[in-house]
Amino acid sequence: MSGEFDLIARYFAPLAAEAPGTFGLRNDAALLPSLPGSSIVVTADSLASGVHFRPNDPPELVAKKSLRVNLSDLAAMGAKPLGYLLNLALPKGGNEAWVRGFSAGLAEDQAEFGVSLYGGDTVATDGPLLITVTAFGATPEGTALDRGTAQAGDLIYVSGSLGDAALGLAVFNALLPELDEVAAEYLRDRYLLPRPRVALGQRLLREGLASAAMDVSDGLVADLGHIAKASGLGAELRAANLPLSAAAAGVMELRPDLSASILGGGDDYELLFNLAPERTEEIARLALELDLPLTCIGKMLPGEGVRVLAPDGEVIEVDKPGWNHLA
Ligand SMILES: Nc1ncnc2c1ncn2[C@@H]1O[C@H](COP(=O)(O)OP(=O)(O)OP(=O)(O)O)[C@@H](O)[C@H]1O
Ligand SMILES: Cc1ncc(C[n+]2csc(CCOP(=O)(O)O)c2C)c(N)n1
Ligand SMILES: [Mg+2]
Ligand SMILES: [Mg+2]
Ligand SMILES: [Mg+2]
Repeated sequence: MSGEFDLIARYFAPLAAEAPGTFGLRNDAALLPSLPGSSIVVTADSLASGVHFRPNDPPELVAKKSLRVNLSDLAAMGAKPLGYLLNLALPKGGNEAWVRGFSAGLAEDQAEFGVSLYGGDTVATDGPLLITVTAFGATPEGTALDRGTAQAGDLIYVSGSLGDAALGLAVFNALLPELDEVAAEYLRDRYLLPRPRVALGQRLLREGLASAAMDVSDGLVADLGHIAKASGLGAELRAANLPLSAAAAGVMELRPDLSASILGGGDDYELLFNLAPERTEEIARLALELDLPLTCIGKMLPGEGVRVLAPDGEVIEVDKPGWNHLA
């Protein structure tokens, strides 16, 4: 295993090479670009081995997930990604091949999303591997999507499909042995590699389409609860309208007992947003343009809390609305 500074020079400095202001990671800190007319948006998320990813997941994919969950938060604010900081707490003793794979994954996603590494920190501990990414992006000055500005009567929309990642983890945990291999592979991939909806978030902000927005990381019902609470409203979800991939729909046929994975499984990294009813045609056009399903799943109402309704109008009790680290 290389020492701390060789590790930085070998694997991380190349990821900072193209960003002006990083000085090739030789200085104590980096200069952020100054963008007249823009606000800088900043967000951080930590991923712990065994909590957010499986200890033997490929390091390239752990790297991409670490970056992408942060890009999803930038998307939720309507920001264009610019760069990120990387803090690593590596297990003592080290595994250089893991770091090599991790940095290779970051290099691929830097090209994919147009971001650069700006710096970070590396420590070694007796604890499990912990990765913290702090990402920053830009919005038109003073603007951002907000969880707290939904209006009563607004529709609730979600991008993509729900529950795939949670079902992918169930596949890894051998809870779905009866599933065909094509569906199992699709779901595992959705667990390993989130698709942050970066273009959608920016369009929602710039076109003033969403009255409120966030990304779904903990679970649909819990996260919609955050929009409802922040906006001083209640929310009603139509379970039959929730967008499912073909693979997830297949699982629901086989195992309806796993419907909690759709409602509160989390790890979706889709955008959840509100829309004034008169703007549905614009959203339909945007979905076509972005080649991304945007589905109406319910509406915001006066009151509080989230209710999930079955097709017959019955209220579905939700035992686990989402992930909560401290519950
Ligand atoms: N330890 C902390 N110190 C300061 N602010 C925090 C801390 N933990 C969370 N926050 C802030 O609280 C808000 C909610 O955090 P939360 O982590 O739930 O959001 P998220 O990143 O969108 O969700 P997730 O972690 O599931 O991806 C964010 O504005 C975040 O910056
Ligand atoms: C091995 C393993 N077990 C469980 C899960 C599920 N999970 C963990 S944290 C989280 C919420 C988002 O995290 P945070 O709120 O910290 O950003 C979810 C849905 C997983 N991804 N991997
Ligand atoms: Mg967070
Ligand atoms: Mg997050
Ligand atoms: Mg978020």
